[in-house]
Parts: sequence; structure tokens; C-alpha cells
Amino acid sequence: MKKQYNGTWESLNSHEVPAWYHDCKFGIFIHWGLYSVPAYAPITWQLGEVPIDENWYANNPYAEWYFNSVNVGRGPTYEHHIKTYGIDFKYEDFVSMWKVDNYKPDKWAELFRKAGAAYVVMVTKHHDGFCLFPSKYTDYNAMKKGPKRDLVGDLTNAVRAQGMKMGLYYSGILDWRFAHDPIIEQNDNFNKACPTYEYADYAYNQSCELIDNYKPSVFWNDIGWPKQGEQNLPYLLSHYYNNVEEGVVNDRFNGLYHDFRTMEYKYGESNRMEKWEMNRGMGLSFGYNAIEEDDKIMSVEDTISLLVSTVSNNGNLLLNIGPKADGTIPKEQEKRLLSIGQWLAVNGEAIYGTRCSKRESAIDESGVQIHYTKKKKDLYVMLDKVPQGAFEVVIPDLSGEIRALDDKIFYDFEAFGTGVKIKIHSHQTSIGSIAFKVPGGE
Ligand SMILES: CC(C)[C@@H]1NC[C@@H](O)[C@H](O)[C@@H]1O
Repeated sequence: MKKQYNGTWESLNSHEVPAWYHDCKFGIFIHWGLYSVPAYAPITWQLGEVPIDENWYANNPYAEWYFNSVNVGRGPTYEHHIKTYGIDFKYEDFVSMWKVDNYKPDKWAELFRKAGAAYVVMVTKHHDGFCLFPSKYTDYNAMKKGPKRDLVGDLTNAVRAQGMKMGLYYSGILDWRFAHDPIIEQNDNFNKACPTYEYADYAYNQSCELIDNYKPSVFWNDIGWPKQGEQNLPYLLSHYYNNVEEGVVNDRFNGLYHDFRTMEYKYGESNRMEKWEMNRGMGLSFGYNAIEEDDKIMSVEDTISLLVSTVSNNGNLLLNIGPKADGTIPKEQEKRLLSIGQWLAVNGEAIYGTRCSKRESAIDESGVQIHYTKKKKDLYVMLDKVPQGAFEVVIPDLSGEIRALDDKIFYDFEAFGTGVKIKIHSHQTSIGSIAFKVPGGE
């Protein structure tokens, strides 16, 4: 009999993270919206590298923050806007410019599956308030204006047709259609957020629309939840769990509740004792930034390193792509997704369906990073940041057979003290981390 949740925190606290969210490991985040039309932000810092203060907001590297970056009245994006569109051009004027002629959700979903993703999370309404889905509560949506399509519904169907889970992102506490003051310091995200009960009801009602119409496997709320609506949260989350089998929610409900924790670039905390998710773009932005070209975004090797280190520490990697306004996925992003998929096609056994090993990640004296995962009694060892050419590494406290998952790795191994010494003779033709299986090694 399916468990029913009754609108209380006590009932919600009995919810367990379903196995699929532990098993899936790798997902694709999609930030696509009005901000994809101007597609501009300065290339500055990763979130968490510098204080989130006025300087951050005036030089925000997030292209999806375009409205606020102009609204602060200074900085590169403000100057770019004035020069490109003129002082009288309003953000809403991008609606009529947003044509999605190259939006092919089936092709998107096929690419995500080829990338080895097991789930997808799509932004349905970012902080700018424009909805990518038909809503009874506002006409500021993609069915009524601009694209004239249910962008969310089209991709949800395509992703599920490829056998992947579909999640939805909603900007709960921030909606710049309701609160227009510029955000110039971190607390403004809460103190200047939408302070009315009207907006709290709006957010509650739109969230119910998303739950009822799309049944998202992940309800990914962002920044926080309206203070005036906190007392409704147990009802909303109970409604979600009662209507979405095996649904999960993140930790951005004012610290009141979560299934999994979230990291964003270098911002946030994670520990391997609790399920968490790493969220970042391939560059410094989530929304497409036209000046963030191939040499400014993560290499495939670094992305695979991030996946391996995240998964070996009980996390999932939700890697963002920022499509161009017309629906084209930028070539540099597509190339990286396909390469990650090639690596996972060979080494995915060490990733998908695994759990944290009792062995913690370590760095060998030669600088090689050693990450572990387990699957029942089998151990997986992943070597990262390895040197070019031949090298040796000792895996401590290990014995028995060790087998490379990639047959293009040429190696030997031998007992060495209480561990195993692996001698890699050649690995040039493979990309990314080198994964081994140790049957019965956990
Ligand atoms: C992790 C991702 C969903 C980011 N969350 C905070 C937002 O301000 C940012 O634009 C982006 O959506």
C-alpha cells in the first residue's frame, strides 16, 4: 500500500530518499529562458570564490541574472545592455524576440541519454518570473507569449520517452515580477524577496500546477520559500509525495526540510554521510553566455573528475547546459556531453548504482587522486589526475585481482605490503579517470 503523507512535518520526516536517486548519479540541469536572448554576463568568479556582496551582483557571471545585473545600475552587464539595446529597452521586450525555431526536445533528450544522464531538471520559472509552461495564474508564460509552446511539457515527454527521470526547477522565493528592487547583497534574496501573501499563494498554486500537470521526479526549489507561505509547505510537500511516486526535493526550503543537500559551484556544504548534489555549469554561468566560449568552460577530463569525486563522496552531479535562445545546444557543450557519455559507456559500472565505500578518497604521494565506490561486495577504484605516460600507484589495504574497466589501459599489478601496486604502462587513448574493479574487494 502506497504511503500517504498528511500535511505535517512529522509525516514528511518519515520520507526516505528512493533508490533511483541514489543510483542515478548523473543528471542534466537546463537553464533556458528570456535571459537566453541577451545571453550576456561578465566572466568573473565561481559562486563561493568571493563574497556574495554588491561587487558580486554588479559583476554577476550568471547570465540568467541579466534582469538584476541591469537593475543594479552599474557593471559590465548594465553597460552591455545600454550599448546593445538602449536605456529604454525593458527586460519584458525580450519576450517578442524569443523565437525557439531550433527547439527539438526529442534531439535534446537523445543527447542527454547519449551523455549517460539518468535524470534531467528543467527550469520552469527562474527569478525573472517568465514561465516556460502554461499557467492559470499568469499570462507571462511561453504558451501565451513569445515561443507559444509548452516548453516544459514538450521536453518532459521527450525525456521520459528516452527512459530518463524528469525533474522541474521552480524559483520559489524570488520572482522579480513581484519584487523589483535590485538585489545587491545576499540577504536581499530573502529580505527584498516577494513579501506578500499574494505571492506566497502564487508560488504555492504554480507549484501545484507543476506537480499536478507534470509529476516531476525532482521538485527542485531554488533559493528559498516565501516566508508568508512556510506554514503551507507541509501541505505542498505532502501533496507532492502523495501524487509523485518516488519524488524527491532539495534543501532550499528555508532549511525546513530536504531529501538531499545541494552544492552550487564552491558554495554550500556536503558530507558523505548524507545524499547531496553538485550543481554547476560547464563555465561560470547557468544561462547561455555568448562570450563564454570553448576555452572558457571545463574540459571533459575535469568534468569527469568532478563526476568521479562527487559520486565517490555520496553525491550526484547535476551538470547544467544553457541552450541558445533558439533552442540550439551550443556545440562546445554538446561535445563535452558526448565525451562524458563515451567515458560512462566504458566505466559506468563504477558509477551507476554504486554506493559510498568505507574507504575515503585519497591522494597518492605522486599526486594521483584515488576515489572509491562499492556495489554489494565489489570495490571500484578510480584513479584521477594521473600523469601522462607510465606511472605506478599503491592502493593500500587491498588484495586480490584488480581489473581495468577500459581495455585500452595496459597495466600490471602486484601485492605490495598490505596493498596492491598498479603499474600503468599506457593509458594514452583513454579520456578521464581510470577505473578498476576489485571483485569482493569491499
Ligand atoms: C544551482 C542553480 C539552480 C542556481 N541556483 C541559484 C540561482 O540564483 C542561479 O541563477 C541558478 O539557478
